[in-house]
Amino acid sequence: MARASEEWGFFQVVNHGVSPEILDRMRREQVKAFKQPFDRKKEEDDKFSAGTYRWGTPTATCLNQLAWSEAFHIPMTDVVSSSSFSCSSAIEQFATTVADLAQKLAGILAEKYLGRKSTFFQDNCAPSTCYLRMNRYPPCPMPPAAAVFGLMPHTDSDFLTILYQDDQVGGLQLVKDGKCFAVKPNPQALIVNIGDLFQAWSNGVYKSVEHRVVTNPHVERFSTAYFFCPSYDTEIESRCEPSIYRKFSFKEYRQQVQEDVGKLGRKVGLSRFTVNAIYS
Ligand SMILES: O=C(O)CCC(=O)C(=O)O
Ligand SMILES: [Fe+2]
Repeated sequence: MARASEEWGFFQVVNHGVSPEILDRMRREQVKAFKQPFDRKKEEDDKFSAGTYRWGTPTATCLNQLAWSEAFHIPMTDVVSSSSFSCSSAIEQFATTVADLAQKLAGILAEKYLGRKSTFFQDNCAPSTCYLRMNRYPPCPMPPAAAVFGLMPHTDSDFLTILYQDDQVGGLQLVKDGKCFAVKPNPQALIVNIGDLFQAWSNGVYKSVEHRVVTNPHVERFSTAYFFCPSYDTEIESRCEPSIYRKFSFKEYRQQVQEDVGKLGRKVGLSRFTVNAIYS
């Protein structure tokens, strides 16, 4: 796992402890949630923090900046404290089980990196500080020449992501050394990828690798991502000398990403936080 996180920033886990029943129930609930009329989906925003239901890319100024997908982006605090559809027991049960798995995986990777056990993730990442994102990628009628993505190339702004992708329809690709690699569906496996925060915390040892989703002209695709995140005031630092990144809080990181997306139309990410940052 540690080697894959260093070389690829991605790996798959089987025998992960999330039962097929939990995965099936969650996915059925997800399909149902997206089948609702558009207005009902928009209403979810009133129940949760604003921005829960998203479609396309609000900041896009041309077609090839538009993500051909819709999503419910749910802060787990809402799941813990609310009783609306998105917090149905199926989704809650999925989130709870995956939270345990994320904590376990982060602990193993931390221990491998530090050479000793660490309570950092138990101390700073609670289920309530994590996020769940349900994605739906409708069939896309655009010709390949239009270069429309289901999800634009990006890295995740968390410690790690656990992804339950569609067990039939592929589309996820990771980008390594300028080449694209398709992550084939495996119904038994969950996909894990390293996010920006783990890259900073491990001083660049574990890699937050760019990934994207390509469209499919004929069939829709679903995926569910669990983002393992710390509380806002958690300080991220590698405690390594020399350190590639300066110390920053998760709040600072989120705000910088939002500011860049607003001003530049894209996330700059970790390169903003290097000790000798080239961006001002
Ligand atoms: O749908 C997928 O396979 C990937 C989703 C993803 O990368 C994300 O939600 O950040
Ligand atoms: Fe992602």
